[in-house]
Amino acid sequence: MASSTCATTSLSLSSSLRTNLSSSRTSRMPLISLRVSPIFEALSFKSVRTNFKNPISASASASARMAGQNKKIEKFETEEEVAVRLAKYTADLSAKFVKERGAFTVVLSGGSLIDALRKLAEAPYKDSVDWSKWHVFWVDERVVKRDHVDSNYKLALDGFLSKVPIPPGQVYAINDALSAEGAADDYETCLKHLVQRNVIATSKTTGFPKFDLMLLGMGPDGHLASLFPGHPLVNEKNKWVTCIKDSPKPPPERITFTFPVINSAAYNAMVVTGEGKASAVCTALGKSRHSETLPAQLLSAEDELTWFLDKSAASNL
Ligand SMILES: O=C1O[C@H](COP(=O)(O)O)[C@@H](O)[C@H](O)[C@H]1O
Repeated sequence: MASSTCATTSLSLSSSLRTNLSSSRTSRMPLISLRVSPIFEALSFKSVRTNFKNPISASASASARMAGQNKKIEKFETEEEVAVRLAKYTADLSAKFVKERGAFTVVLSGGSLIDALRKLAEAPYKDSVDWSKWHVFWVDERVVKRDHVDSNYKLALDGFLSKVPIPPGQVYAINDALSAEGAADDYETCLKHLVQRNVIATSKTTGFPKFDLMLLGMGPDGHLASLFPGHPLVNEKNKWVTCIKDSPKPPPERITFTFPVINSAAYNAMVVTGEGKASAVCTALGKSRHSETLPAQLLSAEDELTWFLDKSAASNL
């Protein structure tokens, strides 16, 4: 699959607002077909029932809505069950937004999230989802070429996008020919044009772009996108897209959406599996005694935030 590039110069700007959401642009990007090394962390627990502590009951798939908040936690015995649920959740939201607004704007993260999306590229969703209405974005990207093993674009392409028929012109990769600052500015400009064309909605509450769904992951340190604990970028209030040059997780240079944009999404899905993230999950969901505020703790959504957890990730709750 070739993708759109978000280089400002490649955007065909229209003086009138265009609402033909299925129109695509000619891609300038090469087809990438290199294999990516698997990054998904292997899970080794057995599928047995455990007694989850309150407020989430013990069941193979337990769901709880946090009192007074539009935040839900869904817990599953296995990572496989998380993947099955995530596929249905995403397909249902796709159908809802395609019906309501004729398009579905989806933001991907990198990392283990991509493997968790694998069921969406299988039956029945492969044939039932209206992929022609999908517009795909990245919540963060590493400043590397798109065929580099560290590229979030390449990870998504190899693991998901190459398996479903999304029009290439509706896959908005971050420009890999620019500096970190240049690519962040360029991507923000790209988003602004798509907001103007009403491909991306606008939040009436915040005025920031309102993506339909962000599919997010969290690192063991509680970072999400490329917003790391204690980093000043976590507090960015104005920019839509920014860059980091001192990421504690390699590679050091990255582009990332800011919290105002992430938290303006209609739906945010935080997908976390594996025991290595149990402590951060506990802190992020406010059940830890640690006073440290993790970026994942700051996550919200305009309509609904759902945490999808397997038993290992939820083990400290
Ligand atoms: O570096 C990154 O890490 C996070 C978390 O990755 P995971 O492999 O621990 O799930 C990811 O969400 C982000 O997009 C990526 O750039």
